[in-house]
Amino acid sequence: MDLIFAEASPPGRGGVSVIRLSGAGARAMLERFAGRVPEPRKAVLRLIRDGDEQLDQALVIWFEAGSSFTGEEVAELQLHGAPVVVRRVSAALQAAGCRQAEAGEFTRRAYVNGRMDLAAVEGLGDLLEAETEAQRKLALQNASGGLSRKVETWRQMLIRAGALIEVSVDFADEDVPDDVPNEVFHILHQLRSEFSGEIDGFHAAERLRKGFEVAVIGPPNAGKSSLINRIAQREVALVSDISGTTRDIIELRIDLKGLAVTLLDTAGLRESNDQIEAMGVDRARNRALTADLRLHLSSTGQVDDSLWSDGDIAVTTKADLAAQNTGMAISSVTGAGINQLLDELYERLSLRVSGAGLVSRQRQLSAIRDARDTLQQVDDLPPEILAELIRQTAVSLDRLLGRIGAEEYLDVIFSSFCIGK
Ligand SMILES: Nc1nc2c(ncn2[C@@H]2O[C@H](COP(=O)(O)OP(=O)(O)OP(=O)(O)O)[C@@H](O)[C@H]2O)c(=O)[nH]1
Ligand SMILES: [K+]
Ligand SMILES: [Mg+2]
Repeated sequence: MDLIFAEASPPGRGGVSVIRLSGAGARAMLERFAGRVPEPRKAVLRLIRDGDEQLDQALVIWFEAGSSFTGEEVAELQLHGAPVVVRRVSAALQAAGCRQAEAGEFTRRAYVNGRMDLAAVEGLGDLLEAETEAQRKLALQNASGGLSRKVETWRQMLIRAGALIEVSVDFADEDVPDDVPNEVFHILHQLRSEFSGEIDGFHAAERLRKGFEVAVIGPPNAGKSSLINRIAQREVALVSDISGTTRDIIELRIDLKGLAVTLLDTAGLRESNDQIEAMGVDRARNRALTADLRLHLSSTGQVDDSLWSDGDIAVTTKADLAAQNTGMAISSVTGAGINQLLDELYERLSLRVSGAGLVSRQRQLSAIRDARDTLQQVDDLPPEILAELIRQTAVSLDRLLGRIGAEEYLDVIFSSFCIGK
């Protein structure tokens, strides 16, 4: 593959800017600009020159083909972190025949060269986008091969089951039914239950990865927007004493003790002759129904039963105006009760991620579901059929890791990466 380069650090001013090169010819390019090629994986300080002109002084690292991120020859230049330096060095590399990499192209090469499977690539993509602790942990597990190792264990179990069947078949006498060893059924049952476990943990893992949606709902003037602003500590939404101030849904993304949560400010729920307000109320209802949890706000403690679900929280607002308060009461003016509300919300959401597995994408889920369905009914089946089911299960696992059937996902996955990764 041709020689590509890109700035691997974020564009802009900083301590260091990293330019990475990958592909056949990276070694020659390094020699040309930095002189003698250092020992692999040893950072050395070199002058970067373009002919007679000195471009920068940089730490240079050399990785041999087969032991780099992409699997190809890779060179890294840690330049002084000024955009003008990066521009100058990039121009020199381009003039020397290197091509500017596309988004995700380094990772794509790592995948194509078998350095990473698709599950690890997806984990890496999630890691680069992670905003909270819970997202970082899940993503890092997958980026560092957590799901891949699990699948490898499953594959070994399938191989063993297949081998046990093979030795049990008596090819000499085709009329006598062969006994399939019990261990085969034992392995297949265990696999099925492990697949089911991952499927059961999908919803939680997906929530960890994408975050939760929590709708703040209630009648007009309940104080919904005021709560959102108080949590955001800035004026995210308009607040006024006019009923029907909020129309569109306003999203506020927060890090709730490590959980990614999007709070939705919504239009006050009421019948309205104002066409625009009515559209807002429709949106509010629809989003409230699809949200993971609802905070039902009102100054009287009333809730809208048609939107109530288990796990929702009823919140009495404007506690500063009431003589006494019961239940979950908050004031967006004084801040009273808001930390308790967020603690309660965290408790409820964290319960829902407790069983999270490693499978956190629809693509992965569909593959593992197929694997589980293939092994749904294995008891009393003859060896030839069992052998075929084992083969099909292995195919589903290959799909899970992107060893086959990945083509349609590749462009989507890699285009979401940044340039330089
Ligand atoms: N005293 C007091 N007033 C509050 C409190 N929260 C909100 N308000 C007032 O109540 C009025 C309505 O507040 P909003 O936050 O706009 O209410 P909302 O539920 O978003 O209203 P809509 O968007 O119209 O549905 C405003 O005048 C706020 O200043 C509170 O905790 N205490
Ligand atoms: K209002
Ligand atoms: Mg509002």
